[in-house]
Amino acid sequence: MSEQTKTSARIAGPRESEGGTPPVNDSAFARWLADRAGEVLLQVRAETGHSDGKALKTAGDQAAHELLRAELARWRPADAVLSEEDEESRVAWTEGNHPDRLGANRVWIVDPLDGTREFSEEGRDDWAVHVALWTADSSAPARLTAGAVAMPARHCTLATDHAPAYPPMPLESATGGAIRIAASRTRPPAFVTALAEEIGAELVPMGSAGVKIAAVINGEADAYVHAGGQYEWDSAAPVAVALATGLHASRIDGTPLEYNRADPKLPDLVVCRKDLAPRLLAALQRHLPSQ
Ligand SMILES: Nc1ncnc2c1ncn2[C@@H]1O[C@H](COP(=O)(O)O)[C@@H](OP(=O)(O)O)[C@H]1O
Ligand SMILES: [Mg+2]
Repeated sequence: MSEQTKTSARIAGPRESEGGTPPVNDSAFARWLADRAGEVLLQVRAETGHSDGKALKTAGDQAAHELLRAELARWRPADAVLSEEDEESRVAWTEGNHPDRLGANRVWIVDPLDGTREFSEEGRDDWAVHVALWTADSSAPARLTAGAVAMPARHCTLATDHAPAYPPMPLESATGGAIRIAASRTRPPAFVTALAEEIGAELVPMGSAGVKIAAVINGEADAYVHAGGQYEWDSAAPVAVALATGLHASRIDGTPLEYNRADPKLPDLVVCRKDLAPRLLAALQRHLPSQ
């Protein structure tokens, strides 16, 4: 197992949590935080069991959310947070509604449990914790500056503190076989089957946006294509790692992915190796859902 794929147990063990001091560096902090929430989720899964899937989803969402909220308030008190589980931060900007994050320079965009459905299904390991940092300052355009995707059931965390190496071409596509496109198990975009047929690709269904982007980063898939609905927290952390790795990440029409927007909806994206991007974007252009 390579250095970047180990969990950060070496940085902070589960029992260090109460009094341990997390790393000062934001990327290392993101990894530390995602791993802490991952430990909590493994514990919830073990203690709650799978007999009531809905109860397990709720318990997991809540426990991971509580941990992220408390640790961000403790260690990054001046920063704003956009979280799937924090209704106040999620609301879109409206006349009477101005979430703190919209005036902030540093915003943590977190998904306490991505792939909630898979978390509740016994034996599945395709679920993740996402922790990303978005920053805006006068020296550079607003962007994702740190990110961590913990995949606790795989004992694997990818983060920007040790950005993974640029992925190799999967053996299948490197030897002239089909391109592998990771897509949602339960809500794949309507056009993705036709797109795959057109470019001779094979669809690889799996849960969690973070896990699918990790599959591209690890060279297990050539691309991840999604459309039809998603939010900033579903992609911010894995996109931060993918970009740090040198991969292509954009909306399916090729425009940049933008975060900490007034409306946190970010309904589509494509992540792939740079060599594949022109071909995939050209094919996507022919399949774009009508606006
Ligand atoms: N059409 C859609 N509308 C809203 N969210 C969607 C969506 N399709 C996928 N997502 C969200 O994107 C994440 C990955 O989905 P999938 O596993 O199907 O690929 C999940 O996040 P959560 O598990 O955090 O809710 C899921 O809810
Ligand atoms: Mg999610």
